[in-house]
Amino acid sequence: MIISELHLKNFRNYTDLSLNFHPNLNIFVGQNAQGKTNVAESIYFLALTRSHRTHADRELIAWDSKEMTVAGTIIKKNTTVPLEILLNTKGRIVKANHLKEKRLADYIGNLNVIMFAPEDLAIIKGAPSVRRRFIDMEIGQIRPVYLYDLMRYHKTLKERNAYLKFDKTKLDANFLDVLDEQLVEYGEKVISHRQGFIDNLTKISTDLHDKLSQGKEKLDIIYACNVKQDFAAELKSARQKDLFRMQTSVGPHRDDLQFLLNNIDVSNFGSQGQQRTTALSVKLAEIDLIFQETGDYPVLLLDDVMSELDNQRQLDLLSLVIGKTQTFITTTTLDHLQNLPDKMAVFEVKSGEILEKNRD
Ligand SMILES: Nc1ncnc2c1ncn2[C@@H]1O[C@H](COP(=O)(O)OP(=O)(O)OP(=O)(O)O)[C@@H](O)[C@H]1O
Repeated sequence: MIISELHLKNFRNYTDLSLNFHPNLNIFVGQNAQGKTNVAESIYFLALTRSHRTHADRELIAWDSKEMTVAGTIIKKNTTVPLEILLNTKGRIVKANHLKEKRLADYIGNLNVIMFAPEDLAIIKGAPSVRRRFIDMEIGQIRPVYLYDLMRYHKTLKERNAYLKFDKTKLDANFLDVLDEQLVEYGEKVISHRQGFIDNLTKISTDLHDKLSQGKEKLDIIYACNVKQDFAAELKSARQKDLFRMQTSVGPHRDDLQFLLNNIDVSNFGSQGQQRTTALSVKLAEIDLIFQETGDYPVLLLDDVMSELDNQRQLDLLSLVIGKTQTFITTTTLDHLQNLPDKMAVFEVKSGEILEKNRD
């Protein structure tokens, strides 16, 4: 799939911007703080209705405005899909094919994106919540029903946690049983989606990592599921502890991922280079995974990452993606970019204005 057009109104430092993209490669070049990442972020936002770098939606609206719009045209399998998101202080309105979608789960998946950004290292080094967010965003793109199950799980979890804080003398054990049943029902679905996703991701990323490390490193991804075997039984035996601590101690909201290189935990013992290559293998694997699951390649956003890769890694990365996925690169200079294809467009970014420099 490709994104052919993008329109931004009051998105960060863009008052009114319209761009036509090249189907192969688009490079955004400019000095620091001009708005390069903002463009990549707007494409990510159009796909997932969330930013990759902030939870605070308000930050996305231009400082002197109360609302913003991101719109774009997606071309996939010879069909054209217009997408639009309007965001203001009351919330967001999302539209696909000019029709409002009530549920985000029905909207997400229209445009699939994979973003490579400096923040990716946090998937390896950061807190478990970063890895859960990564899993959730990625499965959500491929299987919208996952977002639905996840939302119901979190809603029930919130209710259960609130009930655990109630006056213990008035506690109704039967009511807690009902909440537990629901939590187990949705939780088991979440776990099964995650297990399937991680199994597939592991298969592809292990192969890729083998190539990227010239056969020197074997990458394994372990799903550290918080539920060991039987969610219902584990929840039951944790009940007294949960009542005492007033929060739910068992369930997929405590899941994590572990990355092993030659059986050694990369987060704790890997070098910075190994952590970076692991993140690269995992992200690259997602491209093929999305293709396997949806029959279409996602759009690739490489935000500020090329300068961190040596020539060989740049070559590996570009040779794996160019011609296969529509790619967007942001960079402060074209000088260090090696092995660029002939067919591409270059855009110059300066203080919230974008000028197309050349296109082949
Ligand atoms: N809500 C907003 N309203 C207006 N301007 C904003 C808003 N949010 C960020 N900006 C401006 O956007 C610019 C930053 O843009 P961006 O993060 O895209 O930089 P960049 O070109 O990618 O730079 P770098 O190379 O340093 O990553 C800054 O000038 C910042 O002041």
